This record gives sequence, structure tokens and C-alpha cells, in this order.
Amino acid sequence: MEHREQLPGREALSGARRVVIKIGSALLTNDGQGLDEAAIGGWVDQVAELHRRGVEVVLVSSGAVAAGMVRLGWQARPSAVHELQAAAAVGQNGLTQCYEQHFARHDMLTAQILLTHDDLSNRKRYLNALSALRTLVELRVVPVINENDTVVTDEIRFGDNDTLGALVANLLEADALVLLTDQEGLFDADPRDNPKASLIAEGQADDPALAAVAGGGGALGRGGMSTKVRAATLAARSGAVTVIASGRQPGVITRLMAGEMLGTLLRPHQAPIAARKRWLAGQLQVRGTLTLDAGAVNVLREKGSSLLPVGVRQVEGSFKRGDMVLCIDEQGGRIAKGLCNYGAEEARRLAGKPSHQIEAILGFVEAPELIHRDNLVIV
Ligand SMILES: Nc1ncnc2c1ncn2[C@@H]1O[C@H](COP(=O)(O)OP(=O)(O)O)[C@@H](O)[C@H]1O
Ligand SMILES: N[C@@H](CCC(=O)OP(=O)(O)O)C(=O)O
Repeated sequence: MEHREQLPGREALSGARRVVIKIGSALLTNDGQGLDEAAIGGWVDQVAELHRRGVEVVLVSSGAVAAGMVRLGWQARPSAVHELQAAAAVGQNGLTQCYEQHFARHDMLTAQILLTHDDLSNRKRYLNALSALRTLVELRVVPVINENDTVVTDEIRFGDNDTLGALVANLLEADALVLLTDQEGLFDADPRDNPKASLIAEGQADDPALAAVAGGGGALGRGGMSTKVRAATLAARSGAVTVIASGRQPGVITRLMAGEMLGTLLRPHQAPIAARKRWLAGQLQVRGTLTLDAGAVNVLREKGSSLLPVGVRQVEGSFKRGDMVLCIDEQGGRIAKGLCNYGAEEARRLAGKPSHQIEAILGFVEAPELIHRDNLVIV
């Protein structure tokens, strides 16, 4: 189908510049027998290899509760929230230490990031999370993300790390989300119950037939296949492909990233740029207006640049950091929409000024640009 040819497929993996890799509990803890340090070392070696080739990798790692259970000598996953929280706190330590040691073999730094749902749904915190993560990635540090299980309540829970992985892929506009699990991929029935089940090599993320065959998970984690298929539909919103594959396949990450036919590939139904633009454009209400000079209009339109304060002539409206603002030219024509890194009062003080003066003017710097190009859509 011609339509499908324009959409990302396996080649999105081999051409990926930024990828989010999520590793599930069953793999990390060797089916509940403590952290599988050798396996973690193997994935880290592959991530380091990608890193050397210039691919940016963000890890989402489960396993805190499962590792904590083993350390505490508990046989079964507790159901009481306070016990889960305690297990996560104990286990997260071991998890971080393990990643850090393995990445150190490659002279690479890692950073532990523990998130709650609020961190990505509240606009201000979303921008904070985004700029911290982006900075880490630019510093060539590998962020290792998990849900902050020790402080979450049901209201602020992502629920499972497949969803968290997808939201991180949206946040960073990753090209691909790789979900490593204990099965070869998505089968047409749960292979635990049906040994004749066969692997689905490829599908469209939002195909309801896939959601229908995806069941629940094992005793250690929270997700299952249903959350992985749902994660693929979330990741597709910013145009990322998702692949579900077995973390036990030797060299799984590097082979997938070389375009090898492994696991289940779930394609987005729209191309990345269109998806990202629709997502941003449809996201938020406009709270203010920035009038740009001709130079700024030109670089936004022609070069896809970020908007710097120096190109802004006037600021109207009352908006907070993270709010959507409209950018217009001096004749009032609509140019772009985007999430502003500064509130209206601050933006007024910065208008027309070079970025190196931001600290002197405000006493702090959120970012050198008023609107980062990742958070900007031309209208
Ligand atoms: N259609 C399916 N295809 C493959 N696995 C399935 C399917 N439905 C349910 N599952 C189960 O999902 C499990 C993987 O999910 P989960 O235990 O949450 O792993 P992880 O910890 O990696 O997230 C598999 O072990 C498998 O038994
Ligand atoms: N945040 C939890 C993992 C939750 C989760 O989604 O687990 P899994 O289904 O194994 O990916 C932990 O670290 O134990």
C-alpha cells in the first residue's frame, strides 16, 4: 500500500537517532532470583555500542520491587502498598548500583530518574523533566528511569513501565521504543496457556485485533502484553515505532537496531512529524502572544530554529512557564505556536535581549531560548 510506505517500519530502527529501551522485571530479576547482573551487563554492553555509534539511548528499567523482594527474602509480591513501597526502595538501590557499575566499564555515566505521573502531566513539571532529560542526553549520560514507586499513590501512578516508556518516548520524540520482555514478542495467544501460539512479526499499533490477543503479565511486574500494545499506541502519537522482543536473545538490542527481523514491530499509523505536530498543536490552549521581528520569523520558518528572546518585540497576555503561546509577525500574521520556557512577566523583561543576559536580568536561567524548537509548531 502506498500509504504505508511513507510510515516508519523496521528501517526506523536502523536509522534511529534516539531510542527508549524498557526492560521488564521478569528479565531483570532472572524470574525472581535476584538481579541478573550478567544479563544487565549484556544489555549495557549493547547500549554502550549504540552510544559509540552516536545513538542516544534512554533506559526505562523495572525491577525495583522484584529486586527488593529478593533482598528482603519475600517469596511473593506483596499486595499492601506500604510493603510494595518498601520493597521498591530497597530494590531501586541495587538496580542503580548495578547499572552504574556496568556502564562504568565503558567509561559511561548514568543518571537515576524516578518519575510520577504528575511529572509528565503538569505542564511546568513536564518542561522541567524534558529539559533535565534533554540535558543529560546531550551530555552523553544514559538516564535510567523508573516510576517513583516509594512515593506514588494510585492517583499519581503511571501503573506500569510500558506506559512510562511510551510517555518518555513522546517526551523526547524518540524514533523507537524497544520493550524487552521474557517472550519473543506478541503472540496470537498467550504462550503460557497456548504452546501453539505463533509470533506476530508486524502490525499497526492501533489495530484492535492486536489488543484483543494481548493478555496480562507474570507475577513479578505489573504490565503484561496488553500494556505493551497500549504503550505502542501512545508512542505512535509522536511517531515512534515500538518493538516488543525477548531480552534473552543474544545481542537483541544491536540486532534490532541493525534492522533484523526480531520480535513484534508495531508501526505508528501516522508519520513522525505529522504526529508530533498534531500532538503539540492539539495539546493546549493559547495563553499569550509574542510578536516576533522579521529575523526571528525567518529563522523559525526557514531553519526550524528555537525562538530566542532577542527576536521578540512584544509580549501580551498572562501566561506561566510551560503555557502555549502564539507567535505572530509585526503585521499580526500567525507564525507558530509553542510552549514558553518563561512566564509572561519574565518574557516581557527578556524581549529583545540576547540570551547571555538572561541571568543578569532575571537572576536565573531556565533555558537560553524562549521556546525550544522541539516545543514549537509552525502554523
Ligand atoms: N499474546 C501474548 N503474547 C505474548 N505474551 C503474552 C501474551 N498475552 C500475555 N502474555 C504474557 O505477557 C508476559 C510479559 O509481560 P510481563 O510479565 O508484564 O513482562 P515484563 O516484566 O517484561 O513487562 C509474558 O510472559 C506472557 O506470558
Ligand atoms: N516500577 C516497578 C515496575 C513496574 C512494571 O511495570 O513492571 P514490568 O511489568 O515488569 O515492566 C518496579 O520497578 O518494580
